[in-house]
Amino acid sequence: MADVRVKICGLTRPEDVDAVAEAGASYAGLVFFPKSPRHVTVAAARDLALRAPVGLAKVGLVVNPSDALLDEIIAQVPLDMIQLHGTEPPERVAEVRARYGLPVMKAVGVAEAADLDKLDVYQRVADQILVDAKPPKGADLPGGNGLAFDWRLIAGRRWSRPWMLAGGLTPQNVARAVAMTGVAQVDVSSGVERAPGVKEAALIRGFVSAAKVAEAVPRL
Ligand SMILES: O=C(O)c1ccccc1NCC(=O)[C@H](O)[C@H](O)COP(=O)(O)O
Repeated sequence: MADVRVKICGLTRPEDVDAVAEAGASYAGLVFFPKSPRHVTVAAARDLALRAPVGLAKVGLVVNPSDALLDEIIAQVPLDMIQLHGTEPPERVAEVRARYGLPVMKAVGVAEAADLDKLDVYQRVADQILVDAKPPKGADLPGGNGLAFDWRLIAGRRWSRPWMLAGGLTPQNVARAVAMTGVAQVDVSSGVERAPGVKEAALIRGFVSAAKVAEAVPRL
């Protein structure tokens, strides 16, 4: 079985890109959301994306973006994927996908079984699905809150599109998350930071190696 693929989200500094590449992650996430401690300007994102080696996919994360914002990002930043992390309806996901010709990953927040219906809807229009923890009511950020949901809700569930698990993952719990859910891709942000928005290379290394070892754990 192939290694679990890892996305490290919310890179802000050149050394973060180097650490993510050296650790063997597959995706590097760049957050375009001004309220986030991980927000990067389009110019900074361009420099970070250009620094990424071949084989490290650059994912641009946006929240209910306008076409104008996406036009600017796509024109300046060499991205491999767009991550929609707001309340974009399925029609908007399809529109973004068609307009930019890039794969689109749609994030869906999960807190209870009823939230899983949305995954079935979005798998019809998105290239990938990000199964993330639903943010707490009143949270400033729609993601990147360091909170996990109950992984038993999705144990054994499969979707027709590639999917990724996120929410409160850390170097300590990622192997258990993989073993419980059978997921082949994981995404982390705050679990590899020493402060909000500041990634820690040792934690990135620890997370990626724990995720890759997890692949050997028998799936439940
Ligand atoms: O990370 C952010 O600041 C952020 C801001 C706005 C929307 C989404 C955001 N992050 C989404 C991600 O892709 C995170 O990696 C994912 O939610 C997991 O976060 P964490 O629980 O901190 O590992």
